[in-house]
Amino acid sequence: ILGGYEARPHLKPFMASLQLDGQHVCGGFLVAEQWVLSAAHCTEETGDKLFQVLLGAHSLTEQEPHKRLYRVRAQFPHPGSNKHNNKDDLLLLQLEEKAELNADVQVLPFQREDRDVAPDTVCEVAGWGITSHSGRRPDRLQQVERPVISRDVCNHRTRHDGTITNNMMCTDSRRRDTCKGDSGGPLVCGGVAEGLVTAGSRVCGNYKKPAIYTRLAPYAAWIDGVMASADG
Ligand SMILES: NCc1cccc(Nc2n[nH]c3ncnc(Nc4cccc(O)c4)c23)c1
Repeated sequence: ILGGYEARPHLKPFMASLQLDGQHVCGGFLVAEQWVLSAAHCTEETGDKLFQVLLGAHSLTEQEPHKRLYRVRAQFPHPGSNKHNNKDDLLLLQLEEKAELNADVQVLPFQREDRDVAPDTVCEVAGWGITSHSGRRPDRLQQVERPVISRDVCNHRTRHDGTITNNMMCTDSRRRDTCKGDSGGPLVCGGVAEGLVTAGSRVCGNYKKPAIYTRLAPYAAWIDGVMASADG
């Protein structure tokens, strides 16, 4: 997160850190007791290695009462996701067991009504992604508030030039923005997850490249279907 600030500890109990060999790679959030939702692009550099999922954390390193690292039973990237574009950039992770819910570990509901969030709505995005262009990695969860911008503005030829589909949404990226390591985290508007951070052009903090999110409402059936099929 560029231009943000440290979150109030454990006030975002849905936040997940997707880790490889103890290293934060991507964000995500608890969408059900045994399921975390993140971005398919997060598996690009991991091959077929499985993530571990850290829940209940504020600091990535310090001991905290409800912090716990969960093994992943299976990872389900959306079948339409691919490394050449931002389409269908979703990844469902089934935890080895149901997460133990408590004050610091809670499920976050996601938007199921397929209607655009109004432009200028101020939403929140949090993550352990880099906090400077030089790549500084925070130990503690950061957050920033960002206004939604319309798809038409985001699709202008000087911005994302028509690549933003109805399944995506954008927020202003002037200075305050998402960045490397924030992918997969939720964009929360009025207490509901409306989108998932996707890297898009990978540019951070430049108003000419607004932040892009995969909208969640269009994928409600896929999310429910995978969870139902794998839960058995
Ligand atoms: N703001 C959109 C957004 C959301 C999520 C991730 C991203 N960026 C990135 N995703 N993956 C990346 N691998 C390498 N570099 C990256 N961006 C980067 C790194 C240092 C300085 C800087 O100005 C930008 C990214 C960008």
